[in-house]
Amino acid sequence: MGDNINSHGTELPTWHRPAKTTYDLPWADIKVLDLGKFETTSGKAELVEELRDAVLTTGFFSLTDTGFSAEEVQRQYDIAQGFFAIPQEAKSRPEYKCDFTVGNYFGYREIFEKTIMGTNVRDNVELYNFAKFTPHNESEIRHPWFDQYNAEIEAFSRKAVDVAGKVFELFALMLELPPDYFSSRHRYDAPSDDHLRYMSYRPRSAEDDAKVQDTWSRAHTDFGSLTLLWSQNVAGLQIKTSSGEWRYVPPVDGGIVCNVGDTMGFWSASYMKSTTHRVVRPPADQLDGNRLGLFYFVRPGNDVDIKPAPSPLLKRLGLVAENQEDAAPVTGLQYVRERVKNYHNHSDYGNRKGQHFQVGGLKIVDEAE
Ligand SMILES: O=C(O)CCC(=O)C(=O)O
Ligand SMILES: [Fe+2]
Repeated sequence: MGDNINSHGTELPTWHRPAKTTYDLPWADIKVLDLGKFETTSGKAELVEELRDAVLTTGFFSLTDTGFSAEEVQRQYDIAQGFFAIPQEAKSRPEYKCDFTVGNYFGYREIFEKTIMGTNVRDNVELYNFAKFTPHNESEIRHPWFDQYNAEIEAFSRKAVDVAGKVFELFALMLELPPDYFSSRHRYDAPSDDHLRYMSYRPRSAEDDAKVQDTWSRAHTDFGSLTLLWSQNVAGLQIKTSSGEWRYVPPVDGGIVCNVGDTMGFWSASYMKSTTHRVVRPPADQLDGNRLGLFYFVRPGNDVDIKPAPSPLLKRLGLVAENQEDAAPVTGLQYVRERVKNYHNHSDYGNRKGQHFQVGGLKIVDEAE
């Protein structure tokens, strides 16, 4: 059997990366950091300051020299494209679908299942989230179509957590904490709701998009600690800047776009920004195919307490009390499951502008008024 023929007896076609847009869009100023500098002491110190600038402003940054080859990334896109191309009924059997009733986001999220903003326009996203390939996830959803690719998907996922681990070390140094303060709370082999994700948006008619203000993914902050998004050429992802303007996230060839999520915001007493972002209808020259995305969502360890870290810096800034006590801190799993349930367990994806979400003492607004 050749490389391109899979055990399903079908070919795994090569995914072709769409060209960049020729439109002059209002791009956001997202800093590009060379992660190769992590290997030297002086380079690491520089990265900490570059990262500080990023987390205090946009909460987004791009990484280059991450150790991922173009071939490894291409392979993930090929597998993703192959999966989304199988018949709908093979993807959407109930045993393969995310169970939003309990906030479990592992498995397949079906396209066209929900309506948008109370209209008759349907959600144009489908995605598949892989639970970590660890013994504690043995009972989690695994679609059998992926069986022959699991080893390489696992290797890719582990490598993503290695990259995230470097970023977590830089975050800890930034906050003057022990270097492993955050990485120890996000270990690949410890239970958490981390997931590698394949995500596909299917273009809608201009008429339908107009009914939902061109929204492909409503404004939100990310639920976990850190999101890794392999740079994508199809414009559409926008961040809400501190002045309230929407700006497009620019592609970075061979890079990974990262952003801080809610739980990192809580640990840093909001020193780090969990920035509101959304996806809108792409420009006219990028609407002829699906917008395929590759992500790794780092969630906090299931049993980890989510509360401000005892950072000397945050104490000096008055963001954390000297002897803070939290009677009943929320755990990583509690926060993430409640958040997924609150966000997804509905038949319509409504606008969340100004809506608060709270678990214990942890409170967020997806999009401030
Ligand atoms: O598709 C994208 O570019 C971003 C999606 C996103 O923000 C998310 O799924 O959390
Ligand atoms: Fe997001």
